[in-house]
Amino acid sequence: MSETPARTEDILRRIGTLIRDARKHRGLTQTQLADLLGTSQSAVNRIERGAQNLSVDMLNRVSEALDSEFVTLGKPAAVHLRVRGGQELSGTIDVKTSKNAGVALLCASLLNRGKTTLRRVARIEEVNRILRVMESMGVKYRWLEDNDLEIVPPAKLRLDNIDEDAARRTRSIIMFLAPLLHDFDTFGLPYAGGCDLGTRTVEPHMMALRHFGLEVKAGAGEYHATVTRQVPPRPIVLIERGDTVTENALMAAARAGGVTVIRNASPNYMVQDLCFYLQKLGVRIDGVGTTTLTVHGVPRIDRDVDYAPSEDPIEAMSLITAGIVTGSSITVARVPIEFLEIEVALLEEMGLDYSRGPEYLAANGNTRLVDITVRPSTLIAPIDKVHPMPFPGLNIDNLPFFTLIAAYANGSTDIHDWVYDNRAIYLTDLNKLGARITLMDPHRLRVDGPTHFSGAEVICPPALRPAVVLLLAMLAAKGTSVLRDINVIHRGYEQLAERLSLLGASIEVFGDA
Ligand SMILES: CC(=O)N[C@H]1[C@@H](OP(=O)(O)OP(=O)(O)OC[C@H]2O[C@@H](n3ccc(=O)[nH]c3=O)[C@H](O)[C@@H]2O)O[C@H](CO)[C@@H](O)[C@@H]1O
Ligand SMILES: C=C(OP(=O)(O)O)C(=O)O
Repeated sequence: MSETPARTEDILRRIGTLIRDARKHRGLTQTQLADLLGTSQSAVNRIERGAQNLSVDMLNRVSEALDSEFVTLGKPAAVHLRVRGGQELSGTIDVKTSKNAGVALLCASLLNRGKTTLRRVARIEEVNRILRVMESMGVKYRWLEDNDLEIVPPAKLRLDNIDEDAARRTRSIIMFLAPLLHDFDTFGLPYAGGCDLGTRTVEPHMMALRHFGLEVKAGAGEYHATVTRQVPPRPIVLIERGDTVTENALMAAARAGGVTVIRNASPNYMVQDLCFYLQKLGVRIDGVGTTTLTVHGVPRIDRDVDYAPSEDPIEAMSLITAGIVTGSSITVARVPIEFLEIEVALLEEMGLDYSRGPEYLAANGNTRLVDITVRPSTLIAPIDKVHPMPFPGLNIDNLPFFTLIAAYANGSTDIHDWVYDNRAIYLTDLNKLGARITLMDPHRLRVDGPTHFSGAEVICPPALRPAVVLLLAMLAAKGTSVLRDINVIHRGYEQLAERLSLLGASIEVFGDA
């Protein structure tokens, strides 16, 4: 069927806006994108305004240049879920190890010439993407029993054949900068990608690593780095207390030939796991779990080490939420409570009936775990707004789960996501299932509960946590729902649908016929 001219114009304008956003997300100017496409800046300008007819060939080239899911034509086969909601869940489910420690540890293994064995690594797409990039750099890896992962780096990493497709699908590639600065005087690295949560700056990384002599220029879809190695002459102060920027600074300091002090460091869970791993590599780090880290660098590291990252507080929150919104009694085992203290305290204030068992240590020997049993509860909206903070605040990645819990609770809740430009917007998809969520502005939501969720068909937004929140709402919904194209969930969760089914959820995984 041919489109009417007005409809075509509208589509071109929408595609143009998507292209402009994706270009800015990659930090490219119109001229740089034009160079990549072999066209002129004025043509890119017209495309972005929707004033240029687009051939399939041009669309394909733009997709490749920007690696944008929005305009990619040949996507991997889509997987969908059919959820029969309203089932009560029961039983016990174990929390798996975290995505965010997993990716940090993979990057950090590049600091070591010896063999790294990581225990019970989450078998998720984000890990696979980093592994694919590492393999293309000459790293050998193999999965052992129980998701243990053995990593053996080559004598010298190779950068001539890097898997750009895998690299551009993850933001964590940015954490290759620090390991590489120790071994190369100049190098190129593809731009970081990942979920579409709006603009996410890489400037704090550049500022932190400049202290170690790394200069990075962005161009043609790649970072171009030059290195004049140095030990920071004075304490370095991070301008943001970000998790991956702290990890990059730690990895740069770990092999600097002297002592580095990092201030305004994130003390969050994945940073702590990275510190414990680096300590096993022989790097002394004082102040783990605080915002000032003192790192005694070791210029060459060649040790066979074994490390077991801790459990994922975000997965723990996801599973607790599943119990709450389905009105079920379930036990979530191996909850890293020290990284979920505020979340649990807030739920308690909202009226959650729950109990926690005695504390025990994670396999890393440091992180405190508990088993939490949630029981059916009548929840009341909190009086004050719910907002995240860098650790030890309410975790930024747990805020989406509070949006769903607020929709389940009685009363009106304000949710303030000051962090991400896009994530709150995706959460309004819950309205398709009957929630009453008002977007006050891109960072603030008003949620009016309680909600009697009802089944609907929804396409996964291009963001991990909002996608999972939709799945959990579908478990609570009366009737049957379909969640389309769930690949984004595989980026951060291992077999989530299958594991929820073991608790009694009715979820069918299906593909396109
Ligand atoms: C692989 C990994 O570990 N990913 C986590 C990490 O990403 P990552 O460390 O990459 O997070 P970013 O650096 O992108 O920070 C997220 C956003 O918060 C802003 N910001 C952050 C800290 C701060 O003190 N001030 C500030 O404004 C940043 O500008 C950015 O817009 O931290 C995020 C925030 O906890 C989490 O959502 C991600 O799951
Ligand atoms: C935003 C997230 O992670 P990443 O930094 O991998 O995009 C997340 O885990 O929700």
